[in-house]
Amino acid sequence: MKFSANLGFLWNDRPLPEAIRAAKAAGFDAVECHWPYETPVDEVKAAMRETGLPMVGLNTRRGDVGAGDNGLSAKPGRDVEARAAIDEAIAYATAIGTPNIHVMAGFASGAEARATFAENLAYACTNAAPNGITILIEPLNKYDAPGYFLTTTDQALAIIETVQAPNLKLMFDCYHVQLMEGDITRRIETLLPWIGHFQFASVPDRGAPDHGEINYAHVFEVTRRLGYDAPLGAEYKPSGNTDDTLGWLNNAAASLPRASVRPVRSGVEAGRQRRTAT
Ligand SMILES: O=C(O)C(=O)[C@@H](O)CO
Ligand SMILES: [Mg+2]
Repeated sequence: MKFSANLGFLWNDRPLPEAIRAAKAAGFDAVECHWPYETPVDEVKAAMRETGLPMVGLNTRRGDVGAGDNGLSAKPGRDVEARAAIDEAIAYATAIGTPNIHVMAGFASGAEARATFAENLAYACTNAAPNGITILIEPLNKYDAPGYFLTTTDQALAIIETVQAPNLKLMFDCYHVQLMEGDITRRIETLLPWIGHFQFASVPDRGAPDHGEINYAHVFEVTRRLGYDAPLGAEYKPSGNTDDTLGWLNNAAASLPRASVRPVRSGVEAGRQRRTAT
């Protein structure tokens, strides 16, 4: 089992290159981020090269956040900006070798929004495919993002069916799925062929995955049993210092088959020595 640190939330008090180094020191296998665009590509690449950690995902820009935007691609009349955000994400992802881009839908509803989203996703998939990039769509929950266009995995699957692009996949964020639909185990089993990336956090407080209503030891084991071997994305809001919230990571390492686990100690040092292999 491998884990990716989502640097939108973990170590987000540090510049992105420093956050990548912190994730390496803690024992993560990969990193992902939300919006890296203010950080020069060369600085991110240097940290990735130094640590050996891949950046497995990033998001398209949200638009005018001050004016309330949370993505653009399902918003009728905003296609020019939406496609500029998609182009920018593809260029950045290509430069640093990132395989997944989450195209953010935004606040919208209705048939016109759906058609707009499908068209912009088709554009994104066509332009991302030559660079080997997968486009992800992510249902968000109605409490954190009221009015967001995409809220359920059923809705996401229907859109994937409409667009018919082999590089369009579902971002299965267990936190959002639990809040909107539940039935996590069965959904993972059923939806696996369409899932491009997993994310997780405790429910309902979006903290470390060591408390709350989801038993993540079980969820991680489900993904492992199904043969999913890409990194699972830790996208939670640490209660304080990120390094102090990583007990779950060491516990996950400890539950792996003995032959693949190095001895673990507590804290950051344990994270550094966490594993030799998956
Ligand atoms: O909120 C989430 O969950 C995400 O994965 C973000 O990237 C989208 O806002
Ligand atoms: Mg997420």
